[in-house]
Amino acid sequence: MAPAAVEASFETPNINETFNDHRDGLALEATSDNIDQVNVLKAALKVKQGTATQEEKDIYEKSEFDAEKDKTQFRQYEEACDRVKNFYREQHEKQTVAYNLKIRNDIKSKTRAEMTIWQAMEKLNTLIDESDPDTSLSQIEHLLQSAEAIRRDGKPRWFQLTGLVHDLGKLLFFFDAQGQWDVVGDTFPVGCAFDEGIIYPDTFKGNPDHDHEIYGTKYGIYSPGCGLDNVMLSYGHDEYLHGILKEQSTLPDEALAMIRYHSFYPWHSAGAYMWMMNEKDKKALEAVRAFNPYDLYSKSDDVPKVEDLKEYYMDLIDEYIGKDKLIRW
Ligand SMILES: O[C@H]1[C@H](O)[C@@H](O)[C@H](O)[C@@H](O)[C@H]1O
Ligand SMILES: [Fe+2]
Ligand SMILES: [Fe+2]
Repeated sequence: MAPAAVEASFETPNINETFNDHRDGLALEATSDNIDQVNVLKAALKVKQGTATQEEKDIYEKSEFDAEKDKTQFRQYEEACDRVKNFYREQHEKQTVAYNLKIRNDIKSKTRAEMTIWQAMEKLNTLIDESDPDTSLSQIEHLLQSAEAIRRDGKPRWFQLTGLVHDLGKLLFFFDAQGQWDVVGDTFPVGCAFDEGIIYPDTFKGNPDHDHEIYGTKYGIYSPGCGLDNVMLSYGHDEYLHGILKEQSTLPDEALAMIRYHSFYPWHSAGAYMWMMNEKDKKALEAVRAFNPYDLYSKSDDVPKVEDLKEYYMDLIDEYIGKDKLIRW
C-alpha cells in the first residue's frame, strides 16, 4: 500500500494514544520505513475503536497478562552468562545458506519418530535450553506456563493449544541435531545481510556468508515484498514444528504463524526485515506479536503442576490434533 493511502486511513484523532497504549516505543508516523509496522497495528486500533470482529478481539485485544511484569528483567543478553553467549556465537557462525539448504532436504527425507503430542512433551522434559537467559525450567514446564497464561486471559482454545505446543520442535535435539545451535535460539534470515537488530550482531563476522558477494548484501537472494514464505530463516525448532503441524493438525493459519515465527525476534520485536513482507505476512506479524508476551513473560510465573493440568490439555490436543494420534516427527 502506498504511504498516502495509509496516512489517509489514519485520521482518527487519538491515534497516537492508541498506538502508545498498544506497543511502547514504536514510531507513530507512517513513513516509507515503518509503513508495515503501522499497518500491522491496525488490528489493535480496530479493537480499540470497537470495529473489530469477535474473532479479531479474541486474538488481539490487549491482554492484562504482562501489565504486572517488569520487562527490563527479560532478554538481557549483555548481562547473560557465558552459556548463552557461547551458544549464540556458535549459532551465528554455523547457520549458513549451505547448511540451511542441506538441513531442509534432510528433514524431508525421513520420519524420525512416531509419538503422540503428550509423549513428545514428556520427552522434552530433559532439555534445558542453552540459549535462554530467562528460564532454566524444563521445556514441559515452559509450555504449560505459556498455555496457562493464554488460558487465564480467556483466549481461544486453538491459541491456548499453540502455547502448549509451540516449542515442541525442540525434539529435533534428540534426533539429528549437531548440538543446540541448530535447534533453539532466536532466528534470522540467511542469504542476505545479517541485521544489527539481531542479538550479538558482531558474532556474524565469523559466518562464512558474512562477506559473500550476494548473501552479504542487504537484499541478498531475496527481493522486497517477496514474502516470508520465500525466505530461509535459520533452521531450528520453529520451522521444524511448523512443517509437522501444517500437515498433521487443523490449527488455523494464525497458530501456524505463531509457531513458525515466534523466535524471529529481529522481525517481530526489533522491526528488522520489514521489507521482506507481503500482504499475508502482515496478518502473521499481528498474530506473532499477540503470542509473544505469553511465551516470554510467563517464564517468571509459578511452576505449573503437570499432573493437575494434563486432563484439560488432553482435550485441547484432541480437538485440533488427536490425543492418541502418532505424529510423524
Ligand atoms: O532462547 C529462546 C528459546 O530458544 C525460545 O524457544 C525461542 O523461541 C526464543 O527465540 C529464544 O530466545
Ligand atoms: Fe521457542
Ligand atoms: Fe517458548
